[in-house]
Amino acid sequence: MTALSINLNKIALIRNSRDTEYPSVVLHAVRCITAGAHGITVHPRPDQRHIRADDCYELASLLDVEFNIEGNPFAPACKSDRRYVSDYPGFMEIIRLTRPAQCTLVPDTDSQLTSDHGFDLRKDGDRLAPIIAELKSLGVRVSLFMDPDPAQIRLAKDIGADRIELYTGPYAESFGSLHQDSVLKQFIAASDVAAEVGLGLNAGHDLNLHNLFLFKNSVHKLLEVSIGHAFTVDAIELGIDNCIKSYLNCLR
Ligand SMILES: CC(=O)[C@@H](O)[C@H](O)COP(=O)(O)O
Ligand SMILES: NCC(=O)COP(=O)(O)O
Repeated sequence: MTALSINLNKIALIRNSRDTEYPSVVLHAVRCITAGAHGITVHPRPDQRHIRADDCYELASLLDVEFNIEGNPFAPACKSDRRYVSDYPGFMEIIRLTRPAQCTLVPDTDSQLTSDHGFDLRKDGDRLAPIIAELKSLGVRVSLFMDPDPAQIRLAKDIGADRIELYTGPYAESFGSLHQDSVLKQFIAASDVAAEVGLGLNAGHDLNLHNLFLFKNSVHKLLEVSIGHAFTVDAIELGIDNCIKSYLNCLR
């Protein structure tokens, strides 16, 4: 079965809109896990717009399920602009301090609205290789956020990644359109290359209750999906328990 990892970014975004601890990111994680989620994902960005370094430290000390921390490994330290909120120590320092089960490296710049592309390993492969080596020496599984480009996926294997996470934004955008099948074919081909070279396959971004079942049942051996934005919105209407069950049903 494909593991469902719930991304907590949007809960943190709501929390950060007031000087308060409500909603609690940790309590939301516990509710999702109790309802059946297999893992938790967070994406601490340097501006700490949603997930903060403090959230990562707290979750790392409490979680007894797979913890996946996503981010740009080159993201530098950044001062906090909020009282009682720790500074952002740099992405790699967060990983060194928390040692999550998995780290998903994402090529986001600090000012991006959201993640919207995978790595170009022809450009970044040489400087990623030692980072991947350090993460693996810390016992952290390494996944790279990638577009469905077979040549790039082969490079991911060459520089030591354990898995790739296919950036599914373009698939979600095409879903229900005339382009759906041709776009999905690109992801299927990419999943076949990942399997061929021995990379585990994860996927994420804009997956939802409408597009998840087809994607999961089309690509080759999908190990994990991480879902946050659509899940958070759906949970407002369905409630967390029913929402987790609905997403798990799409993964059976
Ligand atoms: C890498 C990815 O697609 C998502 O995990 C990312 O965390 C989305 O970031 P925002 O929640 O900041 O849009
Ligand atoms: N890696 C994808 C993720 O964690 C959540 O993406 P989204 O569901 O918020 O688009």
